[in-house]
Amino acid sequence: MGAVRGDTTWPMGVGRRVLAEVDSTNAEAARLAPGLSGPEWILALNQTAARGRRGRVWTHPAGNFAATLVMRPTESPDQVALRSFVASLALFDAFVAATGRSGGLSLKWPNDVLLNGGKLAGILLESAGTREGLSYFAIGIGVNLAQAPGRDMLEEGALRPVSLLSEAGVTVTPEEFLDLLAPAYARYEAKFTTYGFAPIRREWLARAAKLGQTITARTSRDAITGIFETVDEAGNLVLTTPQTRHAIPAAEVFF
Ligand SMILES: O=C(O)CCCC[C@@H]1SC[C@@H]2NC(=O)N[C@@H]21
Repeated sequence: MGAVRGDTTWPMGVGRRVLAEVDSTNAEAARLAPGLSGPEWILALNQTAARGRRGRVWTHPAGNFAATLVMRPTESPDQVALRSFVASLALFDAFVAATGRSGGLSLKWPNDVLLNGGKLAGILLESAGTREGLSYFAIGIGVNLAQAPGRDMLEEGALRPVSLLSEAGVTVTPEEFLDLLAPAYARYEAKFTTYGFAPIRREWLARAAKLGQTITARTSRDAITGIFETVDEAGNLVLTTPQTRHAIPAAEVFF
């Protein structure tokens, strides 16, 4: 890693497990969850069956970052899910610490991190439980540190994948990146548990890609093209069209 380093103090009470290989760190999180006494980061140097959002395959070339933060939160599932914004902000800070600059970085709703307009990192949230409470919650994070996967598997209209190395010229190992990300996550987690979603939402919006511009949200039912107004207090994407204001809980966004 270059000369710039952020806070690498490992957060108290948080576990750290490094695996040479696993099928998927999210799958491992589900297996480990019942025996956990506190939150834990699971980092894998290789994954043989990594998964992406919406049932897609996630490719994991050598040198890229793949980790899952697994926890057993007690809040309502809706509240727990807002941690995807917490994780996005932590990723943003970890990239700033690794590269020494924030220029070119932005956050794409719901939880991608972009660098120079390309996709640098993605987040996959998984959980088990009921509406009353979750038995576990997993935040799976994939970062193209060293290599951007090929474009052959990409959905039409998807952003081009980019890597930290190609765009910023910075070499960071997965272990070094985890040591930046875990403290950053802990800082935002403390803010979230102390002050709620409001400051997280504000900080996320300050880094949002395409805010105030026209975007398209593709849901399981239809596609809505409108002005990206904001993200509301529940984490919904708010789009306005000449007819309506849409608050969208889940969608794929296209620019
Ligand atoms: O589709 C996306 O953008 C989300 C990708 C998430 C990939 C990460 S890699 C670590 C963790 N384990 C998995 O199987 N998936 C997530």
